[in-house]
Amino acid sequence: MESTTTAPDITELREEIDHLDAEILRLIQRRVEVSKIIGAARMAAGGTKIVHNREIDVLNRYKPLGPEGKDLAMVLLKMGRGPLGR
Ligand SMILES: O=C(O)C(=O)C[C@]1(C(=O)O)C=C[C@@H](O)C=C1
Repeated sequence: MESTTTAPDITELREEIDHLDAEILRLIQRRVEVSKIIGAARMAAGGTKIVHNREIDVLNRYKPLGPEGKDLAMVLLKMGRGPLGR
């Protein structure tokens, strides 16, 4: 029996990646914006810069991506609330 695997269309797949990256970028920018709004409102009300249990929830959410998921979650959190310890 002859195998009839067709080569993937790299140009088409790259276009898909370009669209996905644009969408991911848009979503990250909005996430940062929302996180900053929440943080500013909480701190204006006398609250803390960090909400530990929410950060744990975010870290757990990205666990399906493995160790890099944790790194990604940490980067997202940092982009919203700024670095820890300041
Ligand atoms: O959920 C909040 O209260 C937020 O401030 C948002 C957020 C986040 O980016 O997910 C940021 C900082 C907090 O420590 C926890 C979560």
